[in-house]
Amino acid sequence: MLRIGHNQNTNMLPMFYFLSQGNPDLDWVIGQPTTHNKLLAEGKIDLAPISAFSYGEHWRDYAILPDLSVSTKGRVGSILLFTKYPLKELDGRKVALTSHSATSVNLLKIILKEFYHCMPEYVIMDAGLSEMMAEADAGLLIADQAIQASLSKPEAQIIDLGEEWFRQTGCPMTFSVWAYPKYLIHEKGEEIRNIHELLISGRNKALNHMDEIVNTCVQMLGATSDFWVDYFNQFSYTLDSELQRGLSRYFEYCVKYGQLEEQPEILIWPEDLGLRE
Ligand SMILES: C=C(O[C@@H]1C=C(C(=O)O)C=C[C@H]1O)C(=O)O
Repeated sequence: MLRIGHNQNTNMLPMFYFLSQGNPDLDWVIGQPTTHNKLLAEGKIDLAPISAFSYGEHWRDYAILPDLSVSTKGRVGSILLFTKYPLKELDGRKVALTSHSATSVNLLKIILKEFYHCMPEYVIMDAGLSEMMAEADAGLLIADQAIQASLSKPEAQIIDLGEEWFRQTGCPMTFSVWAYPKYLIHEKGEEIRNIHELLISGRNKALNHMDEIVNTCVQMLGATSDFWVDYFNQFSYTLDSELQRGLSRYFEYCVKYGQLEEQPEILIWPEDLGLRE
């Protein structure tokens, strides 16, 4: 049986909602993205929607499931920098970073360096918005923590990193990919194929039943149905060639600024014939 990372944030619901309901037998390991990044790297889980950045760190050992991701072309609504100052004035100031993210913290560093020539002092905090803003001049939150913070009508200015990335580069941004260790292709290829099919059919069903997911989100975090409809409209849960190009662009900047040692190749299986030996 495969041990699979389960991320319970609302942005992931279209991939998990029907899968977790219909398959109580799957071995779920609940956690935030950085927990799954670590567990996958340590071999303690077999498959998870990890941070795209973490794939970039381990690309020589990992493969990616086709046609699945968490991506946007522009605004995300849940990758948010709350800041007391305009971005160009953050140089030398203190910026708090959520401990739950790898993709977005590196995206923020890229955006501030490349487009605003800023080098703030970064501190990682396992905290909510008020604690971050008491300690720092800006704070980066992701997922439900970011949504809750934005709904609380904070005084800080809110910068959506997906929107900012798209404005600066014209590229979409892929925040998460489904990754697994490459050796599993040989050891558990059939199980990988099966879970991939389940994920695709679960996602497709969810995209046809978004009213159910929207109602779940209203119950989980409040806000209106319209808010959630608008939120989910931003996302693409596929991994087409345009999204892969956007991801490569992000990796190029990661290499440029030393966040990654080398440019990762995006290895996709079962689709990528090049991988078959
Ligand atoms: C869109 C989001 O993307 C998430 C951001 C991640 C990261 O920054 O490492 C990891 C998984 C994604 O689901 C979100 O959290 O709102």
